[in-house]
Amino acid sequence: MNVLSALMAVIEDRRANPPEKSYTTKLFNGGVPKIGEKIMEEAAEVVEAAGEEGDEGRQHLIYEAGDLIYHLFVMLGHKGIALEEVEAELGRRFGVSGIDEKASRPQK
Ligand SMILES: N=c1c2ncn([C@@H]3O[C@H](COP(=O)(O)OP(=O)(O)OP(=O)(O)O)[C@@H](O)[C@H]3O)c2ncn1[C@@H]1O[C@H](COP(=O)(O)O)[C@@H](O)[C@H]1O
Repeated sequence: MNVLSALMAVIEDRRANPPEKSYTTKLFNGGVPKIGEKIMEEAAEVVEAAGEEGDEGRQHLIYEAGDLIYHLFVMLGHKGIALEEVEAELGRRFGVSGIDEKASRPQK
């Protein structure tokens, strides 16, 4: 299991068995307005970090991207959407554009 799948599994477990002292539980309790507010906040921080130069800016962007992905996954978990459903949607787009064919074609 990769890290993204493992993170989603933890979030889904928090939804099924919510511990009191859990940040994810706090977000679930706030519903779409609270989770949405955090996504907007973290997205703005990603854009801000992307504008920063150098290695520090790069590390900051990676950190903020982690925060954004986590909060996006909490929204998916809250709505009962599995990561596989998003993967299927992205996979479908590869099929439509044919990008995957070119990317996976062996180089001669
Ligand atoms: N990946 C994350 C993760 N990324 C960010 N955060 C939390 O997101 C919050 C973002 O910081 P902010 O300052 O914006 O928010 P805040 O002031 O703490 O809280 P708000 O009142 O603004 O909501 C911090 O509290 C971080 O701890 C995360 N909290 C949890 N996870 C993962 O979720 C798992 C389960 O966490 P719990 O549900 O807390 O057990 C953890 O083991 C981690 O793997």
